[in-house]
Amino acid sequence: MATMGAFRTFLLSYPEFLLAALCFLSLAALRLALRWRAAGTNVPVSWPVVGMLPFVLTNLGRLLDATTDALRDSGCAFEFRGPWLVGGDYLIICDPAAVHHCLAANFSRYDKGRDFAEMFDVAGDGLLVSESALWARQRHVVATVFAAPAFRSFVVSTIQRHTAGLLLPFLDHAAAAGRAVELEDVFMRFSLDVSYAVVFAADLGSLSLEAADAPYPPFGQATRMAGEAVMFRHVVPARWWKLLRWLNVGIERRYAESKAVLDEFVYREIGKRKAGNPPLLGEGGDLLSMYMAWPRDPAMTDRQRDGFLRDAAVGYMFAAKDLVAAALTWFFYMVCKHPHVEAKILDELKSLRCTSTSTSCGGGRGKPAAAVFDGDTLRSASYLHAAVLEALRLHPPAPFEEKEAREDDVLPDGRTVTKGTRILFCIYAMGRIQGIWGKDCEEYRPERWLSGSGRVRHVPSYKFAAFNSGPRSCLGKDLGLTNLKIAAAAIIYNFQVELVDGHVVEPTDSVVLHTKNGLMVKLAHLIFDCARKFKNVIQQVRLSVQNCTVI
Ligand code: HEM
Repeated sequence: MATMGAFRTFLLSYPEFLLAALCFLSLAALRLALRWRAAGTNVPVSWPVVGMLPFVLTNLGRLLDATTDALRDSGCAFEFRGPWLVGGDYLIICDPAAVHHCLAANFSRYDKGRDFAEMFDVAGDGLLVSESALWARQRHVVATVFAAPAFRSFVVSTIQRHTAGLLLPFLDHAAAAGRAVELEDVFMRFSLDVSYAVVFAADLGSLSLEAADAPYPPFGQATRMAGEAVMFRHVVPARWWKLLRWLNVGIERRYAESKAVLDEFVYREIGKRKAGNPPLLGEGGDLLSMYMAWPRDPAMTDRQRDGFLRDAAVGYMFAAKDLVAAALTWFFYMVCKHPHVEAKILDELKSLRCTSTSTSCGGGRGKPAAAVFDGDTLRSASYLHAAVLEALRLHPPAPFEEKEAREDDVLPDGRTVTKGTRILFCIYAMGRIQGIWGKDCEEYRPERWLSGSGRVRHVPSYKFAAFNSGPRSCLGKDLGLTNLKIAAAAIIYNFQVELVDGHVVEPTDSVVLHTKNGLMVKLAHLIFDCARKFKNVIQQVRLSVQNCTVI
């Protein structure tokens, strides 16, 4: 306090010092700006005091694309400087060699960073936030549960049941009413319902016709709110959100309330199971039952054991729910923009065996039932698989991966990394760099994933990192892809999906690649055979119009 007072008196007594300092800073800023403009580069300038904050502010709403431009101009790596004293310095990278080096080859030298577990504290001590030995133990448990045939078949049958019983009827209703649908919201509800059923063996029904116009159920609202708060903690300085948390106001208060809702709910479910109430669905294949059947660590108290079950349940919801919904949203955006891809997927699906659902889709009596494909059948749908991977390449649902160096290191490009350096791997940019994917990297072209014999090519995860790379890569990749394909195939086979005219679809600045304004589409029923043939004709006409050159 005394120092501040003396400093103020000094400045007031010698205003010329203040003036000189301001002149110096302005000239330095001007010099940097001129240098930047002359270089014609998108790499942000680090200004005195505010660092690269102006880059962030001037690119709000398009931060991913601005970062991609900067990475292109900087040769796949640049140092981002936050404002002085606030922190927020990062090394931002999109180089596959660095991804391989940090996430796989030298995995033990990098962790999620000092603040990660605290920012994501809704996940408790679970797999998503744990490190070192605790992480390795949990990874082993989760990998074993995910590989169990009972769990896998419960997950796949749950996806199929929800596709047939909720997703298709909901879209059917919207198509019959001729109203536009916001598909991202539909996928968020669908994904919430599927994840909830997988974890608790019970139906939430947030996509049921009755519930669709109603607000999310409290559990869904709580997971959504918690997701938003975790994102908020990622984008504002740590001191700011910690202050709000301490004051228990604003988004931090809502976050605390959401955590209480989730806790109450999950502990009630655990209590019911412990009291011997059987799960409603499945035969012990749900996540909670699988974990409860896991041999108990004798050193664990009852309370610790319940905490472990709680973290596993909540962790699953966060790992699976939003990423699957975001992936479906961007897949349909790509398919709507590329009707020839949709036509090829349809052709492929026509050659496969589908199952009719009891739900009439197409407007009632006399109309055929809706068709769904099961996970096994879709294994042979290589083009659909390629189209899904291609959408994930351009629109990875988790656009960034964050790490912190635990010790000094040297990256493959010779850059030195000191202990404590925070690194952001921009997975979104990786799909858009010519040096990685070729000149047509920004085109949506599923064919790039197919070999001459029509099989899906293997691409190493350090080049295609949508599911992360190395020992910490996604444990639900297979189930996630199956989920995407079952839902996508059912929609494409039963409906014509078209973007609403003039609706702009852009990504948000967020830790999950959601859209800014949703994905507004119009749906029309397809009745297999005649309507489908008619649809193909329309697509052919659309294609020829697109390819037509005006002379
Ligand atoms: C399109 C869908 C999905 C995408 C793009 C995706 C992507 C990812 C990514 C990028 C990570 C790394 C997160 C990090 O450490 O920072 C991850 C981890 C994980 N994912 Fe997925 N995921 C998807 C679906 C799923 C599903 C459906 C499940 C569950 C069945 C799942 C389970 C997990 C688990 C358990 C981890 C933690 C692995 C660990 O920390 O060791 N994911 N996923």
